[in-house]
Amino acid sequence: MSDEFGLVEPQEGEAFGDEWEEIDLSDDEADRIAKRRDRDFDEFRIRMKDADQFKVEQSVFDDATFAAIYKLVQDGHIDAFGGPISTGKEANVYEALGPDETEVAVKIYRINASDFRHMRDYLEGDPRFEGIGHDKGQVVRAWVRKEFANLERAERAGVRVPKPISVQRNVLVMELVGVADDRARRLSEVNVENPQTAFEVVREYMRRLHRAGLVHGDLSEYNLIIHEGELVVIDLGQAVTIHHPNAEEFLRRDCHNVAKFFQRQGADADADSLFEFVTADEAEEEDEEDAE
Ligand SMILES: Nc1ncnc2c1ncn2[C@@H]1O[C@H](COP(=O)(O)OP(=O)(O)OP(=O)(O)O)[C@@H](O)[C@H]1O
Repeated sequence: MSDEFGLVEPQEGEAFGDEWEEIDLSDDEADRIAKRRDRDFDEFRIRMKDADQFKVEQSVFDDATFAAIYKLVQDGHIDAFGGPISTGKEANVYEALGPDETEVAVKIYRINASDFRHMRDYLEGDPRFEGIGHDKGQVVRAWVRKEFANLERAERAGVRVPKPISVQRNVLVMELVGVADDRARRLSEVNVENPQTAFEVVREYMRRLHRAGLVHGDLSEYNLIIHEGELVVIDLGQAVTIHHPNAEEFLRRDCHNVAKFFQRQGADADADSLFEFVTADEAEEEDEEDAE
């Protein structure tokens, strides 16, 4: 592993040790907040449930989710909610105001809507999640913490991702890419002006991610967003470590999807060479550079 991008050796259990206990609201604590007939919490929950952007969702967010949002507000990570950016199958993403008027994105997983078996396939075989139980809520919460840990690791590796800010249970707060009025678009929604350069950037990010011990696992034009010429990799919930038994298969699929998209845009991209590039041994690559 090189220090070039400040990469870290993937370590078993990394970012999933005791420190998580401190930042993640425990079941007991969430229950206490939700059950406690605390006037402040009740008012907060009613206010949230009455807010326009939550009206449609009010049946799907349980009290524990409101308790998690409440904790994020108390901890100063969220000041006010804006509208939804995306309402997906498993999670909704909202824009919100963070401290000092900064805009943040809040991704809320709906525990009941989550495809829990699909999540387990990705969690099983990841050394960070050994011993994860079968409890649905526990699996979804582990998934969200994994997304947060993956964002942190990707960021340290020099991959442009939304900066992770905080996580509580099924709620993840991160940097909002773009601004509320001028939101980042998915690559699938725009005309890529310089596809070859964009492909080379994505290729480099895939390599850095791999060298940091991660495979995205769902990379395509739908999980790459662009804002003011900057490409950002999103949706790292399913990203697995390279130790995962299906890591190679996931990486080959990512290479196939990315190469196919950029080929259509006119770039010189090919899935097999992309795979070679991403997995190239660093020492060999340095030797080649020295020989040139
Ligand atoms: N940090 C962010 N900044 C700006 N926009 C974001 C951010 N995160 C997500 N989005 C927007 O929300 C959409 C959904 O985000 P994401 O892919 O993480 O959620 P998802 O529930 O897995 O979505 P899907 O089910 O569509 O795959 C993205 O396509 C993007 O448009």
